Formats: sequence, structure tokens, C-alpha cells
Amino acid sequence: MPTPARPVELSAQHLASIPEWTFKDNKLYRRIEFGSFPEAIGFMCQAAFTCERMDHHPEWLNVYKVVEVWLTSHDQGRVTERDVQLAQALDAQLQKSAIKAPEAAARTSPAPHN
Ligand SMILES: C[C@H](O)[C@H](O)[C@H]1CNC2=NC(N)=NC(=O)C2=N1
Repeated sequence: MPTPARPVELSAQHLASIPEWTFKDNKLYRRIEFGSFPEAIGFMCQAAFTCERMDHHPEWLNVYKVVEVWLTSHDQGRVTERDVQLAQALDAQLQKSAIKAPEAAARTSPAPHN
């Protein structure tokens, strides 16, 4: 059952929960650079099912190994909790996936042993 869209003031708490995203032109935005084109497409294919389940869909653009994502609630003309929830879900997918955006992988990798 999709979460009903309701207007929400984007709080500092909301934005703090999705630090990879910026708020710009009434949309949440994230740029993700993967290691390769298949990794970028793999992310999009997997994300498509998450989006469908949540009945919320991104505007997105793929150029080679980069995926750019914009989230907004068209019916409300603004960012709502649904967008924040989808951003969190996409972040969680990136965290779980064997396919990691290089910048995310760098953050979560343990320090190398000498
Ligand atoms: C009925 C259904 O919830 C709406 O058409 C959904 C579909 N997916 C959507 N996705 C996004 N990003 N914004 C919307 O307003 C939206 N509306």
C-alpha cells in the first residue's frame, strides 16, 4: 500500500537522513558514479522494482557510468515524505548491493592492512 503523499516541510532531520542528496529546484537530487555502465544499469533495473513497489518514480538520467536522480511529488508540486522515503530506499539498495558506487565503496571499505 503506497504511503499517501502529504505536504511536508523538509526538516533538517529529513535532509540529515539522506546526506548524499541535495535539495534543488523543488527536487531531491543525487548523482551516483558507478564503476562501469553495466553497474549503472544494474542499479537502475533493481531500483525500478523498488520504485514500482513504492508507487513513486524517479526522473533519472544515465550517461555511461553515471546515474543522476531527481525526486519530487508531481501531484503536490513539491518534495514530500514519499520522496524522502524513496531516497532512503535507493540509498539502502546501494548499501546492500554488491554493486557499489565507487564513492560509496570508498566510504565503507575498511582501512587496508599493511
Ligand atoms: C497514483 C500514483 O501514486 C501517482 O501517479 C504517482 C506515481 N509516481 C510518482 N512519482 C513521483 N516521483 N511523483 C509523483 O507525484 C508520482 N505520482
